[in-house]
Amino acid sequence: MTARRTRLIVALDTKDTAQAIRWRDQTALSADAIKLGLEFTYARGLDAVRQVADGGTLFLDLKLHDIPNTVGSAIGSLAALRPAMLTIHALGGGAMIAAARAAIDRAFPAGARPLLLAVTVLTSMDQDALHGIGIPDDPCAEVLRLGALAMAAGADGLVCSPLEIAPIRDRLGAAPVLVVPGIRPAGAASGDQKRIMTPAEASRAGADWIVVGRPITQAADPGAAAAAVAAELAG
Ligand SMILES: O=C(O)c1cc(=O)[nH]c(=O)n1[C@@H]1O[C@H](COP(=O)(O)O)[C@@H](O)[C@H]1O
Repeated sequence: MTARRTRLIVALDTKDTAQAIRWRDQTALSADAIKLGLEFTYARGLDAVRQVADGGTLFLDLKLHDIPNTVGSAIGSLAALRPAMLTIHALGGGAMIAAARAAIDRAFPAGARPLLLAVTVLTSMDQDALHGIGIPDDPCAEVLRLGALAMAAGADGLVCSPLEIAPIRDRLGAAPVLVVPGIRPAGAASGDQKRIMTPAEASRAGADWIVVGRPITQAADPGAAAAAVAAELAG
């Protein structure tokens, strides 16, 4: 259990600017932030990201993963967008994460720095998938290992599945901001997500933010679906 309120990020995964703006507006009363990621950014570019964000709270999820110099320079290129959160892959290693930290501290003014979030093990991966890439640990152990590494290298928080929230709190305490995708309201299709919980379960486990995409955007009424998730979090 946690006293912190769990906030809702709606993932606007589309290639279409008008659609992203429609979803943003339909969910505005319930969402605390919007997420724009690889699909939208590659399709429409950074000017369209700025247009959709429109000065609101933006999670810019580009999952950077490259050599430290390249990641640091890329982060410098994102400063004008004033995101509230940025993602890198923890698998890039300590030097890459430290370079991202330094780039944020250099490129963004104090008070306007985005949270540096390290993606641990993608929520679409189960134990078999980890074994397939040569990682012998189970997902939770790997998340804890990468999470400790990322926090020590200067990350502000972690992206993990809801199943790892409690183990992370046990191991790393309250400091990491936990941003949690792999969220499925009861009865929603899991799709490609493997490590999932409902919004209420993730909130009770101690998520700071949950990320919800298709259960909201593909619903017949995205505004009502977002309101239902927000009500679950509030309850
Ligand atoms: O970094 C992320 O946001 C992310 C990490 C992860 O491990 N799993 C994950 O699903 N995400 C993102 O969270 C969103 C989940 O979308 P839905 O599965 O449609 O709810 C997508 O935009 C993913 O890119």
